[in-house]
Amino acid sequence: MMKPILETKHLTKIYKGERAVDDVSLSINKGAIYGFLGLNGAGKTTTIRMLLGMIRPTHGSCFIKGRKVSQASSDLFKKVGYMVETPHAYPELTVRQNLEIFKRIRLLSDPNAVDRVIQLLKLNAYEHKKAKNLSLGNVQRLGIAKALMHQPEVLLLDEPVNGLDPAGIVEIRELLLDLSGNHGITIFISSHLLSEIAQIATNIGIIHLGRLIQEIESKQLKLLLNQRLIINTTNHSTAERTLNKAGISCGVNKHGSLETYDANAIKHPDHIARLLVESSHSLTHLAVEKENLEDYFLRMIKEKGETNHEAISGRVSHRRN
Ligand SMILES: Nc1ncnc2c1ncn2[C@@H]1O[C@H](COP(=O)(O)OP(=O)(O)OP(=O)(O)O)[C@@H](O)[C@H]1O
Repeated sequence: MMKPILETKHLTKIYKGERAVDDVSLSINKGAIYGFLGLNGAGKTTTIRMLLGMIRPTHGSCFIKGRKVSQASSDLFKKVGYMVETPHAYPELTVRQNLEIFKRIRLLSDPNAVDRVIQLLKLNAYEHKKAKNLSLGNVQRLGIAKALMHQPEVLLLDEPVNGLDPAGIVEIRELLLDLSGNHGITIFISSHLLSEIAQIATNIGIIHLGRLIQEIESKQLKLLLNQRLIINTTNHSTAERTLNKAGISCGVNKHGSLETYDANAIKHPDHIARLLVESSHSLTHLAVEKENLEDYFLRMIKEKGETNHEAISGRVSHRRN
């Protein structure tokens, strides 16, 4: 069996009695793009910082290529590149000058290092542009260039698409696919945007209130999306009552439409149409839809988060949001 390139076992971090990360065991194989997803405050950054040996776990351990991470194991990080906060760049210097300075700070002797990352990150068109004039997407690109300068096998990125516009997100997505597919770099990427990450990730881990509540392969994700029947009428509250009386539970969703997950209703939308029309409702829209990924993400957090919360109540204190 393939040995994981990154692994955590029962990883836990407690801050003043609060479990920021709670018994997280995850495993990432070489070549994966692992999407680590959670809402703000879920425990993503804390997990990444422990993986990088920046903070010490309260319990449990992290492993890189099978070797345990500790503050003393700095040679382990020769194979790891990371970007865990908004990347710093000297605003008055060009992209190339920023990279040259970083190379000197990191004491890298490879004379081709700067040219190589400019090529790899497709920064050629911007290499003589001052950092202060770069788009946010290209600032991230410059940050990733620095993270890859020493040719690591693994790249850890904390919320790299945060604050990017849709075009910037697409650019970073394509870049990561290229790094993974054409350069064999294993990528661990945290985000709160499931649908953005699901498009490139091979594996997904969902963390909530410090607990890993789900770990799946992205290709399985589509199979887990629920179907629902979307119903629009000119009067949702009376339509809801009519459906409830017929034993069909439904509710108004965040888009203002009535929706139901009732299996019979989804199988026979014509029955629903008849029921509503016979009770004098004007039906304006009726469609069976697949749940979208964001809704799935929030449903998982609600369902499994609540179960976990009950299971560990007494051990988790309330968090500040
Ligand atoms: N140094 C610290 N001292 C006390 N509590 C902390 C510390 N660092 C993080 N926390 C708490 O741990 C929890 C997890 O935080 P963390 O930053 O890991 O979450 P996150 O998923 O990365 O969220 P975000 O996307 O908002 O950064 C939060 O409740 C946070 O307030």
